[in-house]
Amino acid sequence: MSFRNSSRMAMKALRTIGSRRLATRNISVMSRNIAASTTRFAPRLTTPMVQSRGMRVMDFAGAKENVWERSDWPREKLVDYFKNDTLAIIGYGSQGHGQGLNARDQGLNVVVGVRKDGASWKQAIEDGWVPGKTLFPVEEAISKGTIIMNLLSDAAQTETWPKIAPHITKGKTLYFSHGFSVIFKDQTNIHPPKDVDVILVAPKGSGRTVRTLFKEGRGINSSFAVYQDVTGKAQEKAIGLAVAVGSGFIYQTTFKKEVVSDLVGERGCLMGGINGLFLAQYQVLRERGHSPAEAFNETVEEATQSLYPLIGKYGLDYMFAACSTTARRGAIDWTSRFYEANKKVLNDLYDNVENGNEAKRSLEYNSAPNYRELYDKELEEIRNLEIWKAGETVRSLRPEHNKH
Ligand SMILES: NC(=O)C1=CN([C@@H]2O[C@H](COP(=O)(O)OP(=O)(O)OC[C@H]3O[C@@H](n4cnc5c(N)ncnc54)[C@H](OP(=O)(O)O)[C@@H]3O)[C@@H](O)[C@H]2O)C=CC1
Ligand SMILES: CC(=O)[C@](C)(O)C(=O)O
Ligand SMILES: [Mg+2]
Ligand SMILES: [Mg+2]
Repeated sequence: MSFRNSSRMAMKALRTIGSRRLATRNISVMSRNIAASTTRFAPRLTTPMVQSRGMRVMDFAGAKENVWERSDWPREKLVDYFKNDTLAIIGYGSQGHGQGLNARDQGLNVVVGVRKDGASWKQAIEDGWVPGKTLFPVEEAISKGTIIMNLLSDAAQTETWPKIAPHITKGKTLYFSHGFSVIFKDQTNIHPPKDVDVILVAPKGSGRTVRTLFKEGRGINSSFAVYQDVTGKAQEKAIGLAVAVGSGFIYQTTFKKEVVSDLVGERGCLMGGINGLFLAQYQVLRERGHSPAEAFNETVEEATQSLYPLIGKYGLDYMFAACSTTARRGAIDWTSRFYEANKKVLNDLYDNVENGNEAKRSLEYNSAPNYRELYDKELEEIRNLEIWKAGETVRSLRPEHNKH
């Protein structure tokens, strides 16, 4: 396939997005970079268009969006702003752990509420939360808190709501890290009281990363949204809380947009899609006679250890430019085939998220009393797949494993 043909195919695919201007620019960037050397890709700083205290208006590829940053909330300001508040972190999974420890480390009053003697209760004690002082059963923690941060699993939020709701009294703030419970209220039955602020701060990453980035002195990107503003302070509070729990840059959204994009993202590129693509490629290589080590290296190891971090640092064009002309030629040519195949699946996925089917499935599955064991079984099956067994051996050869 000639470059001209492949460019035409990619252009056609991109045009279906509905932006001819964007497509033209993307393709011309692609072709320019084929000739470019990697030295051209020094990090570039985009200067904010408007610099006001607390908020910047940034130009994201032609769209203006507001961004808030943690440097506007130094620790003294945070502590002062929340001096009369107690943050009640309800649930201590991945997010409860990351957000709770970060807020505690920044000097805020934080208590944790989880069911007594469960896995989370034990984990919280290990992390230094003290029963009777900073660790309580759910309802007790809520009664002590002024800002109720509902970080139970989405299914558990539904299940526990009848018991939790009466404690969310006038003057308190109801906080989520997902738009799920409120947007799918026909299924969750979660109707927040009318006299409290209802806000969302959703870190765009795992709770584990929320913690590690904070400890590195950086911060995770988060979204915030206001669903109900009774005090007139809901937005300011949400941004302050986003910083308190470890966010670096904070983007504005709505509950609906957050939950839909989040459910699509995790089922698509972030988790489900990449799992499917890895498996499919590994399987084809194996069926065509390649060894497990070769198939794994060419599918996962090179992706995570070499090429994807380059995308993370400077963008896809940088990664392409850092690879051979042979690789670039083929990658650009094959993009449109993958694009077309995946776009269909992603549209189907979006429909199923938007119409509530995915929420229904998640609520049903995760309400089972043995949800943890069911997942353990599925994760065990994944761990035992040949691809990931081969991966274990590949990773065991890394130098850090040989240090004594
Ligand atoms: N995981 C992540 O990184 C991200 C999560 N989010 C959102 O943050 C929220 C929390 O998610 P996450 O941290 O993953 O937590 P999980 O989904 O892993 O939920 C774990 C918590 O829910 C509790 N729980 C489960 N079932 C029940 C029940 N029936 N009654 C009482 N407690 C129960 C568990 O307690 P026990 O140990 O006692 O079972 C545990 O404390 C969700 O809204 C999620 O969508 C947002 C961004 C990223
Ligand atoms: C980590 C995150 O943001 C996810 C993938 O959306 C989630 O865990 O729900
Ligand atoms: Mg997410
Ligand atoms: Mg999610």
